[in-house]
Amino acid sequence: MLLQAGNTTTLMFPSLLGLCICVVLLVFRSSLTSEVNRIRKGLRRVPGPWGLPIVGNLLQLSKRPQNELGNWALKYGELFQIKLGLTTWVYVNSPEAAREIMDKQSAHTSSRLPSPVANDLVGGDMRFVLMPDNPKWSFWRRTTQRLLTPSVCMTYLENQNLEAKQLVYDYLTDNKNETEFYSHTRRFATSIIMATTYGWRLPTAHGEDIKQIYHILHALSEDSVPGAHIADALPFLARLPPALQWWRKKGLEHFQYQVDAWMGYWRRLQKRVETEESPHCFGKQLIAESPLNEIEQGFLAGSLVEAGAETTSTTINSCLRYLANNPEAQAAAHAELDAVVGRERSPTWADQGSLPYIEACHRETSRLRPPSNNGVLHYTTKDLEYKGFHIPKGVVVAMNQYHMYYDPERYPDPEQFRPERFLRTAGPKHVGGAPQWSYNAEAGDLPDRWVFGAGRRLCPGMHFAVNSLYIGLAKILWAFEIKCPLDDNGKEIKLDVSDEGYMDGRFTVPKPYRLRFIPRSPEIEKIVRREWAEADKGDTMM
Ligand code: HEM
Repeated sequence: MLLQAGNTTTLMFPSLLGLCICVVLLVFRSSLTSEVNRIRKGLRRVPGPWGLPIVGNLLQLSKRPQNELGNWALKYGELFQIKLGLTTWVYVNSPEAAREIMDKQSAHTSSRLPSPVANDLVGGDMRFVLMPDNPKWSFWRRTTQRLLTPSVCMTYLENQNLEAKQLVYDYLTDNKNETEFYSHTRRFATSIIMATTYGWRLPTAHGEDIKQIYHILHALSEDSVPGAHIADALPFLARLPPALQWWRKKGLEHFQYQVDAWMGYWRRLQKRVETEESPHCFGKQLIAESPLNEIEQGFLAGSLVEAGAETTSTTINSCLRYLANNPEAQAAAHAELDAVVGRERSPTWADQGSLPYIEACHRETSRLRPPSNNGVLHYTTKDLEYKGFHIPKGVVVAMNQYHMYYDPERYPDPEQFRPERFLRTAGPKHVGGAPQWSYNAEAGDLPDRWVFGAGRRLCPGMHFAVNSLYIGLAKILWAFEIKCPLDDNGKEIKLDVSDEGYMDGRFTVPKPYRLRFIPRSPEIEKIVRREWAEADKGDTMM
């Protein structure tokens, strides 16, 4: 035994030593060749806190880093920079800087940080949201935009309405332990995007498809936290021989999991198209029109599910929590609904332009809880300049959404949930009943639109998402009073809206919590049951 242990040590020592030497040489070479170190003449370096060698400021960031990022913004102003591993991150902290850098110079700020693990390995270089700015991404982007224009989105309205009817019915009849509503919201958002992408619904909250999709989403959230994979923070490590890449085996397993999920759905769709069973959907159009190969088509479709499911459900699940804590906001929403819709039918698309308070509720939620804790992350492909500061090629430019959204000058009492603050700004324009959000950056009227990103990377699903948020929230608020849970003495317990109420990871996902849904009247309860019974009979997409 001893001899064996001794032999192993003797064998391991030179390879460990060799590995360390390789790493040091690669770090040295990377820092020598880095363009980030060269500042253009006459310009200043973006200020920022000092960090440690190699890891930079990584250890100064907590798992939900919005607080540290906010403090640095207060200290350094419109821009600050930090190092995460060998990569420089320039944080953009004001609406003006965001417009100038991320919108106007978007031709050079629309790439993504090279991520040899999260994108190349785990995503097989087919994770849309993480793809760098290259011809492949441009092609995927154009294809997606074409299939998600406001007018194409109108062809999905009927399905979104159907899912919203099931959503309120499920809240009414199946809110087990006062927590089950959370899974019903996830089902609602995921079923909408599945039906839009593949043409079939997800009728139950705990089906295999939902489990599989949320497994992938959870892994994406963890994979894309800075520092989650050492080779994403120190990309030169990806040049080690594959046998020495200790993260590789696990990464390939994650990739295979996605192949099984996305290609499983894709083949199911192909069969349905062949047998002419498939209704109109994104995937069917993709098969008909796109020159992409099979696996790319499968991953592009899967990317929509990845991008569209949790973002939508998390906005609703956060909004419900704020609404329960703020009965006065609910009262305002109920007054609007009673005046516009009445109590004899639930809200429809025809009411959308007349219910600005409902829209304000989801916009205020997105302000308080934007979907990413690290901000919106782009990557520069050219040296840039902003107010005398040099922003080099090859750095992350990150929009510090939390800091911008909690600016007390722009949003007085920023911690408070006050949807009415969005009533003063122009809402969406309505095109044939559905809203078309015209984000006119110049008008400066919608700083909160940054919840959907910026420049060439702006979320292509935003029109679609706004429709889901509207129809879901309008029906929920029309049907129920949303109440906090009760303690043992029958007293309401306020819900935790602090960071502690949210999960770790890159994305802003509330931890499951308790809520009560009280129908606003016996007649409304009957209508909820009747509308779902009628819709269920008419459904053709199961
Ligand atoms: C409330 C719901 C949603 C929010 C808050 C949201 C937000 C975002 C954000 C912040 C980005 C990154 C933008 C950037 O880098 O500048 C993004 C990208 C993306 N979103 Fe959404 N999104 C939502 C719903 C959806 C839906 C429903 C879909 C699909 C129908 C979708 C599809 C995509 C895609 C494909 C990308 C990647 C675009 C690219 O990298 O070029 N999103 N979204």
